Amino acid sequence: MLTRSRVLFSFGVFGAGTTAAYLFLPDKTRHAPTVDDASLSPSHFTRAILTSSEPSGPNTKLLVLRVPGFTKSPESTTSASRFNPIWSVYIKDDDIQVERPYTPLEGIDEEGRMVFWVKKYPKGEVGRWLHSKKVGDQVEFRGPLSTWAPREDDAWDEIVMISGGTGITPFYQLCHSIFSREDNASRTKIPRFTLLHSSPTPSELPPPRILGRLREYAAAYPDRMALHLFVDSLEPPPALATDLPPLQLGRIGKPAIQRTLGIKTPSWWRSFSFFENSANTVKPSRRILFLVCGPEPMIRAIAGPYGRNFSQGPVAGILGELGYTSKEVRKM
Ligand SMILES: Cc1cc2nc3c(=O)[nH]c(=O)nc-3n(C[C@H](O)[C@H](O)[C@H](O)COP(=O)(O)OP(=O)(O)OC[C@H]3O[C@@H](n4cnc5c(N)ncnc54)[C@H](O)[C@@H]3O)c2cc1C
Repeated sequence: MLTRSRVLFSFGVFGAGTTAAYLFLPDKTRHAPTVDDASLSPSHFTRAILTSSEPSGPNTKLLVLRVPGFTKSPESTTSASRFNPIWSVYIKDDDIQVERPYTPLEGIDEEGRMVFWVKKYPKGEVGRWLHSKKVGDQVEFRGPLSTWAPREDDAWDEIVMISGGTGITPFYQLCHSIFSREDNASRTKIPRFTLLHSSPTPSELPPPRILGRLREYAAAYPDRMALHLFVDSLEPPPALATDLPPLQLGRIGKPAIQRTLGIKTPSWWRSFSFFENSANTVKPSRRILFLVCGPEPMIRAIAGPYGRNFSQGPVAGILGELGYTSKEVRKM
């Protein structure tokens, strides 16, 4: 029988990079037990029920898991200059005992509900398994685990989030946790948030549940949040095209990043000179943190490849060319 219990948000013990390291390091939590109550912890699996499963594009679904008997503890207050960490949970494919991290879009609500936007890859294990689950089926997960957390001494003027595909999910969670509550959104010390998101085609863009709300936040707080959407191609349009947001055609390349940030580009003759890779941009004086999340080729093009065992590695790619360093860039 399920007993009522409180969620334990033990982010403190999970430092940056834990998720990536977890995938490679042997860890007894891989064999974490499943508990018979509704408590949440990274070190045990909790049972949830799939209460909704809706297609949201060619290979994606919006899934809702609910933890029966869940009781939410009061949210811990964050200081005026900080905001909540981004977090994820590991979902276990029971058939082959494999787990992967997924991001609850809006955290967990009072009823124990978590909403996920999950992509299915043709040969992917857990994504395909999750898509095959029926409403009423049981799904085990463990967490929360910190995906990224601001440091106590962080003082960024702007956080630029760059995502591809379902890589938008951690950024949606972050924006939602700030802009869905006016008391949070109107705090004076939070940085400005800029989200650059790309999907291959309009039909693969995040569903209205995600994009609609992000657009609302950007409209309500234009000096605090900006949203820029990119597609590789305008075809095919979404099956349920209603209110398509403004789209930029092409990938999130250097010109797009420079334009978005108001970074000045060189006069034409300088771009042919030996200044090519050093002084051909004027870095804005404001302190900018870049968070990049998406398919590996996109991370590589924008921020350079991961290091060994998915460590951060040096900053290369477009952000490296623009002069940003590992203190200013986080590959997620
Ligand atoms: C912190 C964190 C949060 C995440 N949150 C979400 C989320 O909310 N929603 C979501 O859908 N995913 C999310 N992911 C990705 C997810 O954990 C899995 O990596 C993804 O679902 C693929 O797992 P799989 O078992 O289906 O495929 P796998 O069995 O791991 O992979 C099979 C095949 O798919 C390819 N593949 C796997 N991942 C990708 C990719 N990202 N791009 C292109 N090809 C790929 C592989 O190259 C391989 O050929 C998150 C990842 C992290 C680290």
